[in-house]
Amino acid sequence: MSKVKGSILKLNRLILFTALTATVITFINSLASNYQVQKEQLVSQAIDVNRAYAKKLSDTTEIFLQSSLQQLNYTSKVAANKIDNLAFLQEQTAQLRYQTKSFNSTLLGNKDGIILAGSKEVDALIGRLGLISPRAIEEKAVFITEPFPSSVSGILIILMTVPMFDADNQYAGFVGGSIYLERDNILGNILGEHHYKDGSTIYVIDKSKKILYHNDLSKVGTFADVDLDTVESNEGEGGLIHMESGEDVLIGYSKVPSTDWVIIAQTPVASSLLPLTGIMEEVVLHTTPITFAVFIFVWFFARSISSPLQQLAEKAKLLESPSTIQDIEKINSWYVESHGLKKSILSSMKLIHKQIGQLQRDVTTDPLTGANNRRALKFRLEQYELLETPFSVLALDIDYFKHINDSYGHKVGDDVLKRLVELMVSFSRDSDMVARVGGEEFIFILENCSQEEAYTCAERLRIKISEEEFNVVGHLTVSIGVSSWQKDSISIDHSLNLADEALYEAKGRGRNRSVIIE
Ligand SMILES: Nc1nc2c(ncn2[C@@H]2O[C@H](COP(=O)(O)OP(=O)(O)OP(=O)(O)O)[C@@H](O)[C@H]2O)c(=O)[nH]1
Repeated sequence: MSKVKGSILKLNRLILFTALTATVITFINSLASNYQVQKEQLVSQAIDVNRAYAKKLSDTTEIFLQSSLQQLNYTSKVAANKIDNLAFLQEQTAQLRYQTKSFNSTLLGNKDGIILAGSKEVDALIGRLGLISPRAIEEKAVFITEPFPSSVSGILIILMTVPMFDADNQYAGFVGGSIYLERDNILGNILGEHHYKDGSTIYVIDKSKKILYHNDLSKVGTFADVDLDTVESNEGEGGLIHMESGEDVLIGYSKVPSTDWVIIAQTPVASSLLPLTGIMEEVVLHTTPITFAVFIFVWFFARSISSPLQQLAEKAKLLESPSTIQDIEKINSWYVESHGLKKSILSSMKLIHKQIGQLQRDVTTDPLTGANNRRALKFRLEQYELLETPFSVLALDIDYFKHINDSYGHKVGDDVLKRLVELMVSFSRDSDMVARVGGEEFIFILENCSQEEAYTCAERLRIKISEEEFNVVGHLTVSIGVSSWQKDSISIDHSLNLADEALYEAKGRGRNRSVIIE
C-alpha cells in the first residue's frame, strides 16, 4: 500500500503509532502510579516505624520514672525517722546517687525546705533553702518539675521529689533526684542509643514544647518547632508535618503517662524517600522488557492486520492478469473485515472478467454462427507474422447458397451456415481457426501446415461437407481456394488474395472442388 498523498498514512504505521502511543502512555502511567504507591508506602512505613518506636521509648521512659520514684520512695521511708542523723541522711542520698544511674544528683530537705543532705553535686545547697523546696513542701506528694535552671550550676534540670512522712505520719520533708538535661543523663541512656544516620531524630518535649531531651544537646531547653495539632494523619499518633523551617517530616509520637512529656521520633520525608530511586530503577528494569515485548507483539499484529489489505490492494490493481483471481484467493484474510473485502473484490473481479470475456467474445465472434470474425482473423494473422509462424489458408464458399435461401427461406439458410461452422470446427485442430468473412464465405487457417497438406485437408473437408445431410436442404457442396504463407515468402494479404483467387478459380471450374494457384 503506497502512500497516495502526504496526509494519508499506511495502516500498519497508523496501528503502530496508536499502539506505540498507548504503550508509552501506559508505561509512563504505570511508572507514575508505581511511584505514587511506593511513595505512599514508604511514607506510611516511616510513620509506622516512628510511631512504634516512640511508643516503645515512652513505655521504657515510664518504667524508668516509676522505678526512679520507687528508689526515692525507699530512701524517703528509711530517712523519715532519722531526719536528725545527718550522717545517715548523707549516706542515703549518696547511695541513691551512686547505686543507680537514675539521677545526676540527689538531695534531701526537711519540712521547712532546708537541704539537709545530698550528693556532692549539691554540696553548695546544704543548710540552705532549696530553689524548688517551697513547691515540694506545698505538693506533699510525688512531684516532677518542669525544666528549670539549677541554682548551683545554672544548667537546665528536672527534679523528681517524693514526700517523707515520719512514724506519726507527719510530713518530715522530701527526697529528690535530679536529671541534668544538658549533660549525659539517664534519658540519654534510654533514648540516645538510637539515632539514625538517615537524619532521624528522637526528642522529648514537655507540655510547653520545651525540649527535655534531644540527641543534639544544644537544642535542650529550646522550644520545639513542632505543633502536634497540625499533624496530617488519620490514624494514631503520627503523620506528616510541615515544620516552620519549611522541611516536611514524618513523625510518630507517644505521651509518657505519668508526665506531660511527649516522645517524638522524626524522619525527614526526603530521607524516607531515598530508597524510591532504587525501587523505581528496579520497576523500570522489570517493566521495560515487557513493554518492549508488547511493542514487538503489536508490531507483528499491525503487520498481520495490514498485510491482507495491502495484498488485496496490490492484486486488485492487476485486473487484467489471468492469475489475479487465484492470487487473491490465496491471500490469508484471517479477520472478518479483510475476509469480507476479499470476497467483495473476488466477486467484482469475477464479474468484470466475465463481462470482459463476453465483450472479447462479442468483439471477435460472429453472432450468427459463433465462428471467429474478421477482427479475430486479423489479430491471429498479425500474431503469425510477428512470430513468423507458417500457415495455410482455405477460402471456402458454399455453392449456390442464394438458391438455398431462395428455396427454403433465410432462416434455413442461417441454419445451414451454423451447421457448416460446426462441421468445420469439428474438423479443425486446436491450433486451427475458422472465421466467417462474408455471408457464406469462410476462411480456414491451418497452423504449421504446408500447401500440399492444406490441399489434402481441403479435399477431405469438402468431401465431408458434401456427405453431410443438412436439415431441410439435404446435401450441398462447397468450393475451396488453397494458399499458404511462410516467413520471407509473400505477404500475408497476398496469400489471402491467392486463396480468394483459387476459390474464384474453383467456382469457375464448376464448383465442388479445391484449387491451388501455383
Ligand atoms: N441465410 C443467409 N443468407 C445470407 C447471409 N449472408 C449472405 N447471404 C446470402 O448468400 C447469398 C450469396 O449469393 P451469391 O453471392 O450470389 O452466391 P451463391 O448463390 O452462393 O453462388 P456462388 O457463390 O456463385 O456459388 C445471397 O443470397 C445472400 O443473401 C446470411 O447471413 N444468411
